[in-house]
Formats: sequence, structure tokens, C-alpha cells
Amino acid sequence: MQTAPAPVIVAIDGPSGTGKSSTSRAVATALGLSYLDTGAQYRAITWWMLTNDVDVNDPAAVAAAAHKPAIVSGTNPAAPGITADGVDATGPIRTQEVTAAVSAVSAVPEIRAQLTELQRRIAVEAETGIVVEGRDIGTTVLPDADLKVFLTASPEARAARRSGELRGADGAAKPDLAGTQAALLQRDSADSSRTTSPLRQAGDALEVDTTELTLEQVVECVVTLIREKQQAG
Ligand SMILES: Nc1ncnc2c1ncn2[C@@H]1O[C@H](COP(=O)(O)OP(=O)(O)O)[C@@H](O)[C@H]1O
Ligand SMILES: Nc1ccn([C@@H]2O[C@H](COP(=O)(O)OP(=O)(O)O)[C@@H](O)[C@H]2O)c(=O)n1
Repeated sequence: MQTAPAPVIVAIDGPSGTGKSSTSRAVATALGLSYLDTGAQYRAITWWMLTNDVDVNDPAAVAAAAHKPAIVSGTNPAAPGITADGVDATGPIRTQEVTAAVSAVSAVPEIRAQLTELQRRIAVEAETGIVVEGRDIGTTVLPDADLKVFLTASPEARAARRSGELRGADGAAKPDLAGTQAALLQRDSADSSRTTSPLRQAGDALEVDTTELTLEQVVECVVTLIREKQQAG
């Protein structure tokens, strides 16, 4: 009788615009795994704080409210929605207002403790395995992950990718590339310099520079790495 393969845990980290979400979703879909976007969770808690008039620049106020909203993440890579206190936050978490506030909220230790616990619980419950993406998955959340990948790309490539997303559907609103790049680097800097669980490559993570790669090439690379690990283990 054939036994089911052990669940595989994959950690994908890196700065903004390196392709974490797109790669993780495609890899999870290709291998029949669950998917968790931890950035969406930090965004959802930030959105809840903004909506409920918590001063996001006051770490004590953020810490005091950390346990209040119930965050529920979808783990289907085809449609990973998210709710905060039962309200669908999937769309609102992508606004500029949330993007500008999320680094301050995510630097608060009580917020990180709350979400790290939730992320570990979700990972343990994934039957076939899970691809978890974020900033501190390989270093803090899942240090025993079967595979850790750290995605990078040049600031120019990352800003161009983000600007492409921000462009209006009619293509009329021209994105400010320099402004997008500056905001992105500022967020990287805040995420990398915080005291608790900063954005950092784990010592045993494999770095993949996606600057010159297509999304398909990155996905193929990660799928191959996972299959190699599964065959070896
Ligand atoms: N290797 C790649 N080449 C070109 N565009 C990419 C690549 N990887 C991702 N993208 C695009 O860049 C944008 C940002 O990707 P995303 O996966 O959201 O990055 P992250 O989660 O790291 O912020 C998306 O529009 C995505 O389609
Ligand atoms: N594991 C994680 C994931 C995200 N974050 C925070 O959440 C923010 C938003 O993450 P994201 O993955 O949605 O950001 P993008 O790179 O997609 O723009 C980051 O800038 C970090 O401040 C974090 O601190 N730790």
C-alpha cells in the first residue's frame, strides 16, 4: 500500500515586488498545496486599526488593540481572501493608505506575536503542505521549513513591476516610477531595521535573483527545488 507523502512546508521571503505572492500561489497550485500570504495578514490588521481609529503611529495603542480583530485567511491559492472581524478586507488591504501604514504596525512586537502564532497554526493544519510567504517565515515563523527561498530583484525591476500593477485599467494614469521606487525602498528599510523579526535572509535559505527571470522561470525553479527535497527526504 502506498502511503501519502509527508506534508511539505515551504517558506518564501524577500522584499516587496520580488514576486513572492505570484510565485507562491503558482507553486502551491502546481503542487496541490495550501498557500498563506502573511503580508495580507499584517495589512488586514493595519486596515482594521485605521478603520477603528487606532493611531497607527502610537505603538502602545497598536499593542493594546493587537488582540481585538479576528483575522481569518483563506489558504486556497486560487482565491486567497482575508477577513478582519468577519468583514471582507481582501480589496481594502491593497490601498495606498494601508501600504503606507503597514510597516509601523508590523514593527510592534505584540502584533508579530499574535500573527506568528496564527501562521504556525495554519501551517500545521495544512494537510498536503503549504507555501507561506512573507518577510520572516524562514527566520522566525517556520525555522524548520523543508525549503526556504529568499527572492530578490533590483529596485528598478521591482518598482517597474509595482508600477505596472498600479496603472489604471485604461492605461491612462501614468505611474510615477521614481516615487514608487522610493516608497518601496523606504518600506524595505523600515522592515529590515525593526528590532523584532526583521526582513532578513535565513542562513539556510536559497537566494533566487528574479531580476532577469520571467515569473514562469521562477515558478519552475521553486517547483524543481521542492521536488528535489521531496525525493531526497
Ligand atoms: N519574475 C517576474 N518577472 C516579471 N514580473 C513579475 C515577476 N514576478 C512577479 N512579477 C509581477 O510583479 C508584480 C509583483 O509581484 P508580487 O508577486 O506581488 O511580489 P511580492 O509579493 O514580492 O510583493 C506582479 O504584478 C507580478 O505579476
Ligand atoms: N511576514 C511578514 C509579512 C509582511 N510583513 C509586513 O507587511 C507588509 C506588507 O507585506 P506584503 O507582502 O503585502 O507587501 P508587498 O511586498 O506585497 O507589497 C510588509 O511591508 C511588512 O511590513 C511583515 O512584517 N512580516
